[in-house]
Amino acid sequence: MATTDAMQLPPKLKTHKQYTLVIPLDLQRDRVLLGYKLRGFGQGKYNGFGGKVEQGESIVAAAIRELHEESGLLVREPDMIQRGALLLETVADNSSPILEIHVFTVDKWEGTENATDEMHPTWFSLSESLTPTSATPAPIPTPNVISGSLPSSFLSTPPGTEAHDLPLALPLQPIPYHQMWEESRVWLPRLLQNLMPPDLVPQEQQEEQQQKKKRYFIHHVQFIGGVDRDVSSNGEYSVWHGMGERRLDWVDELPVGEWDSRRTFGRYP
Ligand SMILES: Nc1[nH]c(=O)nc2c1ncn2[C@H]1C[C@H](O)[C@@H](COP(=O)(O)OP(=O)(O)OP(=O)(O)O)O1
Repeated sequence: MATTDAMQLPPKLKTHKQYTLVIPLDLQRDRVLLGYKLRGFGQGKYNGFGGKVEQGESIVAAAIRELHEESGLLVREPDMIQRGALLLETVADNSSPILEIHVFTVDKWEGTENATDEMHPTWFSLSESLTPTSATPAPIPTPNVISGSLPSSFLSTPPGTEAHDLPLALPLQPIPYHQMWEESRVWLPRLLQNLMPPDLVPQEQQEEQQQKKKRYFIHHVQFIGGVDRDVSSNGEYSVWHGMGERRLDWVDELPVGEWDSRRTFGRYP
């Protein structure tokens, strides 16, 4: 389907499928935890921790459950901070639901990060990740090398030791945006910039940061081809590959629930 045709599709009602995505932040040590997905949806990518909201479950309860299942970290409900939502829509057909992904950050938890057979947690530098630059690719963990000779950022915490008690052997890498879902390169650096003291935000982004005093972001993206492929040239990523119309807004209230089956494309605040 040509791009221009996709843009001219009339508004349509679609069902929504709810997911969660949690990003643990260790502000004191300037680091952010992502997981490398070893199996299932998103296999081979780094991402926050999350999954489907089950029937009868609240969004925040699902976020806590998925974070615990995939990383071992346990967070109390009052410590969950919702930051925004992604609305991901394929225009390849009229029947696929819009993925409504609720994004949280946490900075307090119990337990230490553990690899599971689904996700391999890895710390990245927070302040080095405020813009999506082409970094050295992050190592790719596989289930059979998890306990092998991996870089120190992959080593699991010795039993009885809290992760924050350990010295950091190597400087942490920036987030490997090119090894994440494509649209993460847009919303995630902006979210992180919003959380940082202004003097750490790159000069060119400071004005934008000043304008974003709203509480939540909504990132609505249409995927035209549905293909997520990395395109890089001269160190620049083509962030829009596979994406169609997209919009990132900062809002004071997330219209949770109201979206479900009733929102038409392009009409949310
Ligand atoms: N384009 C995208 N951008 C993004 O940032 N996160 C995405 C994404 N598409 C999916 N995700 C996230 C949402 C959610 O956290 C995860 C997908 O969840 P899963 O399918 O793994 O759910 P479950 O863990 O419930 O599934 P099962 O493994 O079948 O139990 O990937």
